[in-house]
This record gives sequence, C-alpha cells and structure tokens, in this order.
Amino acid sequence: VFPPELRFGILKISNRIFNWFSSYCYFDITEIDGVNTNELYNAVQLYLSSSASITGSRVSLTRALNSSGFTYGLANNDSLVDSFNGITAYWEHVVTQRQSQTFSWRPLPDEKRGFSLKIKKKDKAYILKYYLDYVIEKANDIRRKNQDRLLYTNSRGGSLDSRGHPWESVPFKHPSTFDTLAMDPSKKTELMADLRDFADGQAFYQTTGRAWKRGYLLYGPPGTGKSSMIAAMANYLGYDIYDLELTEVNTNSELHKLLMKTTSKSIIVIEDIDCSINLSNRNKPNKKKQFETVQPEMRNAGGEDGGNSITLSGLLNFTDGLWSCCGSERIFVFTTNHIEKLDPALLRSGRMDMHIFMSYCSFPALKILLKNYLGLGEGDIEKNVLNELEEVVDEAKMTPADISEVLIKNRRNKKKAVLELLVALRVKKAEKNRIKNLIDVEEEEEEEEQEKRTLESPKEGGELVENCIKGNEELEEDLVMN
Ligand SMILES: Nc1ncnc2c1ncn2[C@@H]1O[C@H](COP(=O)(O)OP(=O)(O)OP(=O)(O)O)[C@@H](O)[C@H]1O
Ligand SMILES: [Mg+2]
Repeated sequence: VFPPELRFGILKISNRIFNWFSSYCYFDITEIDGVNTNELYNAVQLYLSSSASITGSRVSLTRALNSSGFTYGLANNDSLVDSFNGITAYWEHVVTQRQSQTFSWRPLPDEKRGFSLKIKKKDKAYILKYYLDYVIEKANDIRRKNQDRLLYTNSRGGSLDSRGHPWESVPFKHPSTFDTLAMDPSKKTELMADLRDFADGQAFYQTTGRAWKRGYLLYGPPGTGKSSMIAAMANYLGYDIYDLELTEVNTNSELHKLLMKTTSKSIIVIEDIDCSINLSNRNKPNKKKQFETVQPEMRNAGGEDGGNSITLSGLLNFTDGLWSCCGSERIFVFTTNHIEKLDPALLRSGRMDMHIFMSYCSFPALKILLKNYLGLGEGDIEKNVLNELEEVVDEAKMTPADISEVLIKNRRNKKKAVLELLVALRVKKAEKNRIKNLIDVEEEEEEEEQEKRTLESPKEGGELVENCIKGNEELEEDLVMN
C-alpha cells in the first residue's frame, strides 16, 4: 500500500505522460469561478441547447423568469459533439458533488457543475480565437429570442441593486408595431429600412471605423406617436429599451456608469429632452454655487466640471464621444415637443443621424388608424365621406391620439364612428379657422393702427424740427452774448 503522497505523485506523472502523447487538449468551464458566476458557462449551456434539443436523448428543460419559451440543455454528465468550420469540439457536462462547504460570502450550490471542452491540440489557437466568441454570440441570440424584451429604468436614482446594477427592469410588452403606427407610409418605410441597415451593418461599421450606433431625434406635438414609435422600433429589432431619466442623474460620471451597464442591441431613450435638464446651460453656475455653499467638500469630486452637475457636453460625450463606444449596436433616441428649445449643439449634423417629425394626422395616417381600429379599408367607406375626410383632416390638425379616442369610443358601431370622426374633424377645422380669422383681424387692426401713427408722424416730425431750430437759435444767442 502506497502512502497518499506517493499515490498522488504517480497519478500526476501518469497524467502528464498521457497528456504528452495525447493529441487532444481540454478546457474546463466551471459554473462558478471563485465567487462569481462564469458567464461563459451560461453561454455554453444556451449554445449547446440548440443542438441538445435535437440530438440528446436526455435533455434538461428550463424556463427562465420573463421568458416565453423553453430552453433545452445538456443533462448531467452527458456529452455532445459540435462542429465549427470543419473542426470538431467534444463537450461534456460534468456534475460532481461539492466536497465541503468552503467559506464564501454567498452560499454555493451543492453540486459543482462545469463543461469540459475537448479539442485537437492543433485546433487550439483557432478555437480560442473564433469558436468561443461564436458560442457567446449565438447564446446571446438564443437568449434574446427566448426572453421577452426588457424595459430598464434608472428611476431609483443613483442607488444600485444587490448585484450592483443601476438599472431596474420589467418585461417590456408594448404592443405598438410599425403596422399599428399611423404615419406617412413612405416615411415609415424609409425609417424601417434605416433600422434594418443599422442592425445588419456590423461589417459596414467595422470597415468605415465608425462606432456601431445610431441616433434618432423624434419631435412633434404631444400625442403624435413618439413614444409609440420607440416601442415599435424595439419590437421591430428585438432590442431592449433603456429609459434614461436624466433628472435622476446628478453627475456626468454617474451618466457614464449608467451607459457602461447597458447591453448591446438596445435602444437608449431620453424622453422630453428639453424638459429633462437645462442643457443649454453648460456650466450650471447656479447649481455649482449651491454646492459651494451647501457642500463645499464636493467641489472637486471628479469630472471636468467638478463632477457635481450633468452638462450638455457630458451628455454628448455619452452619445457621441469615446464613451459611446463601450458596447455596440446601440440606438439613441431623444424625444421633444419643442425642437426650437434645444441647444444647437444637439441639432448639429452628425449628432443625431435622423430628425423625424411626428406631425398631426395626415390622410394616409388616418387610413391606417381606420384600418386598425375599425377594420375598414378604403373600399369600405363611402366615396363622398372618404373625400371629405381627406379634405378636412390636414386643416383640422388633430393628433393620432385624439383621432384614436374618437374611434375607440364608437368602435362597436363602425358607421357611427366614421361619421363622428368626420364631425370632430369639421369642428376642429372650424375652430382652427375661427382662431385664424381672429388672428387675421387682430393683425389687420394692428396694421391700421400703425398706418394711423405714420399719418400722424409728420406733425410730430414738424415739432421736432421746430424744436431743433429753436434750440439752435438759443445756442446762437448764447454765443453772441459770450
Ligand atoms: N402615430 C400614431 N399611430 C398610432 N397610434 C398613435 C399614434 N400617435 C399616438 N397614438 C396613440 O396615442 C397614444 C399616445 O401616443 P404617444 O404616447 O406615442 O404620443 P407621444 O408623441 O409620445 O406624446 P408625448 O409627447 O405627450 O409623450 C398612444 O397610446 C397611441 O395609442
Ligand atoms: Mg411620449
């Protein structure tokens, strides 16, 4: 009987000899690395799930929170062969009992799980360079497909959750799509093509050396579908949404931290950017002053501006500068009701790639609403009614939100709904015309007043000339006396 040390030594040497002659090498990917969860383990599990569902005789099934689908996985101690560009990879899911509970800040599972990857030694470099990245990418795709999209918010302020994340998330289930969105069809097609080009444009952005991101500025009156458009974009591309509440962010560095915690394939939204923060006031002297009197110790707390206020340059650095490149495939969307209030720096070309005006309901947009709310096509509506709708809709200046209200109210009686909409549009048009007439009358009166004043002005001018002459005469008299 050998002592344990000797047994261990012999085993180690024999292992080495075996490895020396073997043409394979092995990689262990454990579920928990120290105390951190190993992201690669989860990725491999998801990646293998796509083949496990087809080939495995015993597969594990999971359904995650927020998920609308099942995920298959390799069962314990089962194995699978995968091939990648002609190279074979042997995967084994190794599950062993954890020996003794070592001290840790959080309880570890009883089982020790990991994947073992066996490949030919000659393929090692290639596998490490390309295969693992491919596995992670595929896993992300599967995750996105299975999981409902998420809506993240930073409304908790700067505080972090137990996992150190500043964003809080809820499942995103907004039903708005480009089909339900009432807007000019040509504008819609253009935007959809732009989004598709962006999502498929990895190679383009790489060859041109541009950061893989795109910015849209949506502007227009309330109720014209800006928020609905963002939801439609997310549903179209399958992206998550980060709803950034700027008023909850105190410093530029806090903003950068938030950005760093966003994932790729996401839309970062700042709604009502004109109201969120006084962006034109880059240095915020008042706020600084307030800090100086209240909390003098915060004056030098990091950042170019003292780190105690969020500035326009901080925000632009977030969307445009070096910071915008940490992560890829992201869309920034700003919305505003008042484009004229925005700082020109934000509107300059190259800042936001597309400015999209969401306007009052046009006739093509109205047809979409009639189809979606009442199921009525052009042929289902009497010709003269349709003609009148077309005539009044532009001048009535009703928002899609107003129109959908009228349609919802009467949706059980389609004929009544259309007629009531026509009445509402006529009333709105008449109102608009009355206001226009009032303004015209006021302007006319103003003009008349102006004319009257100019007619009276020669008299005033005469007085002025008389005064000047009088003044001159007095001056001459003074000079003579002196
Ligand atoms: N273009 C549109 N197509 C379809 N529905 C619309 C459209 N615009 C508005 N609506 C309807 O009106 C409601 C309000 O629209 P939404 O919140 O998108 O407007 P908004 O432009 O974001 O307004 P605000 O400027 O007040 O944020 C939506 O729930 C939607 O049902
Ligand atoms: Mg909105």
